[in-house]
Amino acid sequence: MVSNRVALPDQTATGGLASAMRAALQERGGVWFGWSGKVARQAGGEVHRQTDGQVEYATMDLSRTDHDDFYDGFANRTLWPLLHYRPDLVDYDRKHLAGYLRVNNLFAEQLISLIGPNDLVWINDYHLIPLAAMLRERGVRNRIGFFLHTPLPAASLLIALPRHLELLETLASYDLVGLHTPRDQRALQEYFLYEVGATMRRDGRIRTPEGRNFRAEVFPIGIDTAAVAEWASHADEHEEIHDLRQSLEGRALIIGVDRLDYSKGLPERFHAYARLLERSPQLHRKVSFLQIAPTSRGGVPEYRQIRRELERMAGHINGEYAAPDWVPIRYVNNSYPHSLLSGYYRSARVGLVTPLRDGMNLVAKEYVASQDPEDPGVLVLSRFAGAAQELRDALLVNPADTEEVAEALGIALEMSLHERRVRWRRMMDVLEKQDVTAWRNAFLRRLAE
Ligand SMILES: O=P(O)(O)OC[C@H]1O[C@H](O[C@H]2O[C@H](CO)[C@@H](O)[C@H](O)[C@H]2O)[C@H](O)[C@@H](O)[C@@H]1O
Ligand SMILES: O=c1ccn([C@@H]2O[C@H](COP(=O)(O)OP(=O)(O)O)[C@@H](O)[C@H]2O)c(=O)[nH]1
Repeated sequence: MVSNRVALPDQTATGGLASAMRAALQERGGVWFGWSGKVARQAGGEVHRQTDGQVEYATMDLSRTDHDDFYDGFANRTLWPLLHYRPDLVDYDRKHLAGYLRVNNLFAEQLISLIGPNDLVWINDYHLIPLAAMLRERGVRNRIGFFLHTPLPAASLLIALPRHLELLETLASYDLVGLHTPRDQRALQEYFLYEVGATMRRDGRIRTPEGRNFRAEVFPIGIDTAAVAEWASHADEHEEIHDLRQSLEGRALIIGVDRLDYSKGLPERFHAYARLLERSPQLHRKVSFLQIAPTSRGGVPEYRQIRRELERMAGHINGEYAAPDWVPIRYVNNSYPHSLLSGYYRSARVGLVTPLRDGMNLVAKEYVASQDPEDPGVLVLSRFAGAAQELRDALLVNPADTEEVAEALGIALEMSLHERRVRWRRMMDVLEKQDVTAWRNAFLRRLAE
């Protein structure tokens, strides 16, 4: 398994990819290779190894220049905004593209010694698109799969990527490309048909003009549903959960949990909550909104900017509505382990998950899996999260439509116990069936075929 982000055994896995990989690898075992999360003083590339249960971790530091050009640069200032439908934020610095290719080459060099003759190689996410092509150049003949954890926009937007053809056609070096939703799959097929000049074969594979064949299929990622439900059922044992519940004094809690990222729609969410307070004075002092938003990608200016904006907004809304004994928004930048988060989710009457675009969004799934079956809360979910394709019994909203989100919050807070139970059961059925183990098995089975 290869990904830029690796959650080492003693780390909180903030970010869906790391949470899911950890769950997917724990049971089956394997080698997990990627960035250590550290920036080395000297040139990067030194590999550190450690073992935990059946998982062997092999991680590599990056030099300052590599980190800045590859991670902060091309991955998170060029690819990330484009993949999240923000061409206005795309950075065109050629130095960043060179750094991206340089670090992918470094990954290829280090990875090669870890690959055994019969291994399946599973590479993850937009940081590492050209990695299979670089491994193939070095003679690797193993099955190699790729999973894209973000959305994939239509070809008409993808062509805004600098040197898009050169980069995206390397996807054909994989045997299997996995995506979260049928919409992403269609976008990939369309790009290959119209930009690369590929054809669709009868067996569903895409054939490039050079004669390479590969599959692009849908595998919606899941969570470890049983583990999340189990942690949540022990919520009472944590002092922190007890403290939160006591501090609510009977008020209904609305919860949001997101990396501090402009794709998560946080300013829009704060506006919608303010609109709810404006149009429903009867809710004043009866409701509290907890937004957990750990800082993310702090080296990228757009992320620092969103942090400033939210601090201002939280201050403004609290200034307008707070009373001596009531704070409408609790805004927290810390991150919390899953065992605790599931207790926070269970304490909340409403889970508010409103990204402007999101590959999947595991928080939406974790919120549902954490609920008390006897008295479950309601999920308000953006139509633009991959999770909306499966969680049809959430209250689905357009996150940019302030009025619609405020209205959904009002409906969620008043929903009858009967309706909450019916909706929750249907969503839980999906999460139990399509959990992270099913996702991993389906992808690996297909890759091995
Ligand atoms: O590694 P970071 O830069 O700290 O960012 C965290 C991760 O963010 C993105 O996660 C995506 O993967 C999730 C699991 O499939 C999905 O639910 C979510 O919608 C995506 O945003 C990113 O794609 C990962 O590479 C990052 O590790
Ligand atoms: O304080 C926190 C905040 C988030 N997360 C985890 O980070 C992941 C976020 O994944 P998601 O797919 O929702 O979005 P991403 O951050 O990957 O874009 C989820 O598993 C969360 O439980 C966490 O462990 N601690």
